[in-house]
Amino acid sequence: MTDYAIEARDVAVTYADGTEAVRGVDLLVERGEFFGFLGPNGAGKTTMIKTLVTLLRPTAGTVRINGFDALETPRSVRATVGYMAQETSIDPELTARENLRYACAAYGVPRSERADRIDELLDLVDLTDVGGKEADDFSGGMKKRLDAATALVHRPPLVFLDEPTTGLDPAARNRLWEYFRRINDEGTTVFLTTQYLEEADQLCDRLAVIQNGTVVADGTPGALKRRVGGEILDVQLADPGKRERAVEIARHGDLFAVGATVEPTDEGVAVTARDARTSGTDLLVALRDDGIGVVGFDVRAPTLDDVFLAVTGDREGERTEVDDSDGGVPGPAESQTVGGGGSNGPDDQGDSDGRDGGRR
Ligand SMILES: Nc1ncnc2c1ncn2[C@@H]1O[C@H](COP(=O)(O)OP(=O)(O)OP(=O)(O)O)[C@@H](O)[C@H]1O
Repeated sequence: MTDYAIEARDVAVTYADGTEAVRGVDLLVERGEFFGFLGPNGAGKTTMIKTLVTLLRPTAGTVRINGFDALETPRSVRATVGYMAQETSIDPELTARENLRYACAAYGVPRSERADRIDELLDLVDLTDVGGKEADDFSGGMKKRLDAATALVHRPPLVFLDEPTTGLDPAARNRLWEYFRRINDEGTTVFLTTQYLEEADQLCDRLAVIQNGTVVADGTPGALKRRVGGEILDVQLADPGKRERAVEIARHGDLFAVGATVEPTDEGVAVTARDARTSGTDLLVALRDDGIGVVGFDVRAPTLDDVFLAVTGDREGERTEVDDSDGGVPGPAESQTVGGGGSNGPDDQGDSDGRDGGRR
């Protein structure tokens, strides 16, 4: 038996209209891992998930899930995965308990086990007290928790969560993170797509970044952040109008180590460099000597935002390297999310090959 929960090799998915949504993706996810799949809107995340759960057939490549070949034994794959889609699958007119009962029936959970399973899942997502209430009365966060629970009724060893926290407030999001951690702690492999980089940072053992259908980076959050190549110095200018001059000084003043990158920000200038901390004061002095006022500065470790900008090349036009670089990357991002938020909820076109198991 393979050690991998997900073993996807050279997977390509081209839609009927010719859109090449996924192009040659390799993914190896070990059993028990919490794996994150990041990318901007339209990068191919949902297409990849749908391929992994056998809702779409790959145009090329091979997919094995929990040791089962997705093309040859799709039913076995479906029996061993849970899928929380972007669109809710719960029926608002049913109670939480009824929704879970429906899901148990759809997934073929033996009748004798259903009551216990439902109690267990309501407890897992803290909905026991409201199990008899209609889902329509639930908050967005409670609905998502119920959604997550319905994906788990058949105790799948692997669960796919497609942007499970999009649109939730931070408190509700935090709460869901707790449940996802709990699920993973109990041994379930989790494959999560998200637009929230902090979410990936908090939860994932390992992640991959996809852009235009291709994986452009993968590794642990720590390793990806180290790839950014140093720390980031943010300098806020008294007059942001002088930022072009400040950028020029930072770039050409011979202040930072080889590989440093400099970019303008809304408030001034940001430098990513191995010696951002030690050489930062040289920049402040150089700016003062040039008559440029500084109202604040800050040296910080890279975040996944920085990684994301680096590997997807966002803000490409604003990025300039000081010198030949071994992994120089752009500086800080203001944004907490990848892409513009919201979901595109692509249609299940392609080959919905007669999935058993009801609504998922
Ligand atoms: N049914 C479809 N037919 C044709 N093209 C599609 C279809 N579904 C998605 N696409 C296209 O495939 C590409 C990848 O879409 P996908 O939904 O997989 O991206 P995503 O990373 O999940 O985006 P988001 O974060 O917005 O959900 C996009 O260009 C999208 O427009």
